[in-house]
Amino acid sequence: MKAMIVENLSKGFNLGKSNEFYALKNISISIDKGECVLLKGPSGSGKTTLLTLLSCLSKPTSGSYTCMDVQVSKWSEKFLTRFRKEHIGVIFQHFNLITGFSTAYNIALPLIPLGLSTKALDEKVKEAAEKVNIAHKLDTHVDRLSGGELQRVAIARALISAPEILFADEPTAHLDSKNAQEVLSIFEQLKEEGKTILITTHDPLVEEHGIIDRTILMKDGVIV
Ligand SMILES: Nc1ncnc2c1ncn2[C@@H]1O[C@H](COP(=O)(O)OP(=O)(O)OP(=O)(O)O)[C@@H](O)[C@H]1O
Repeated sequence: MKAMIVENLSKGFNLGKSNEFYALKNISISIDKGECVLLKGPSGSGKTTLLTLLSCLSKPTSGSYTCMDVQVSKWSEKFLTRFRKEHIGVIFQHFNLITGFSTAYNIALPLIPLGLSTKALDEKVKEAAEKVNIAHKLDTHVDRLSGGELQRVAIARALISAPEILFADEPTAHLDSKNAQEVLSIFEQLKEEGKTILITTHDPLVEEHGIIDRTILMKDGVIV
């Protein structure tokens, strides 16, 4: 069973202008459900652009993208947002947490529009926080957390909607090796639960880790 099928996908910026640039050129890949794939390549090769498209945060200029058996590339932005909330968790390179707010609030964010009861929301936040060993800091403002703790909050926020697919952009980039190992153990557990995981990284620790099933290498917007 495929989680993602990408056919001839291209993404261009500044189309029709003198600085028109294609960050992705006719990419075709498929990723199985439950697979953990590493996306690797030099800076500027298009990894983040591809991850942004696959996580339905942007639309391709051309080509087709089928995610969880739905051809999402045909759909409107509004549908993509709903689809993303139901199926996809994204762990951003710079965490994208909201400073001045607690760990609990940051983890709860994706569910706030659903209008759950406080009790139901608290339970889900606690469950996600426990998975990544951050439940003891739920009342702490994120401004006071360490880099490793911030990364775990970002993972908990991505997990709270119980997504089938997780995208992580350089998840160990700001961590020392102990914290990086801890993050990789979390991914290992998520893989055992059957989640499909796509990670971009330059970190040899991730590349050499047993969870990686396959590496996709990119260069200048194409897969090599
Ligand atoms: N919004 C944009 N407008 C114009 N060009 C862009 C835009 N976003 C990305 N690019 C260009 O697309 C290319 C690929 O960028 P991308 O961020 O996907 O690379 P990357 O492989 O993730 O790099 P890094 O490892 O440094 O994060 C780069 O040349 C970048 O300048």
